[in-house]
Amino acid sequence: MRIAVSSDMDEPIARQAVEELRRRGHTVQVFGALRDGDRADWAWSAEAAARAVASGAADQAVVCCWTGAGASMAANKVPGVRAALCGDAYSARGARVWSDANALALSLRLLSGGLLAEILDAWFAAGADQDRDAEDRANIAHLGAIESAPSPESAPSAQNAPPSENAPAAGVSAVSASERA
Ligand SMILES: O=C(CO)[C@H](O)[C@H](O)COP(=O)(O)O
Repeated sequence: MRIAVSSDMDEPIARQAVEELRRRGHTVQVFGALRDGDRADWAWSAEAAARAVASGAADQAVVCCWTGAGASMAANKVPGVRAALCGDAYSARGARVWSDANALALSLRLLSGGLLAEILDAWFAAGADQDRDAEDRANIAHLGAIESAPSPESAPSAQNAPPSENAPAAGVSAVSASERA
């Protein structure tokens, strides 16, 4: 696979992630602090790796920052990217199988070499739709609907949504703000 890897810090564990991926036979493209001349900050570096996925230049991304939180947020702002912050192998497998994640966000602070290897093993061992049930598929499809819907009302699934507490019950007309006043 072609993997885009970003980090906001040039930490040994980020370099180790690149080496682990190469050792597993992946082609790695680096961004941020791992590449001369790139803006390293987490919002920019994770965005760059995520855009490589969105454009089709990479199959998946691994985005790193100290906590992993900012990098995952930035990656998730790029349409088509589903980034999951994973701190263990179970979460990594679940993110791939149940949520069809295409970007792995990692915390540089938390990772040891051993944990990194476990997470990558689980991430890449998980078949894309192995063990994915109809509910998972519906959830994954809804991610796309959320991304493409300009408003909640226009989301394809809005009609099937359970009524919210504030919504009028069926057959009861809504009371306008002026009527309440
Ligand atoms: O974990 C992070 C964001 O989620 C960053 O790595 C952390 O905040 C450090 O960033 P900076 O050096 O820009 O303050």
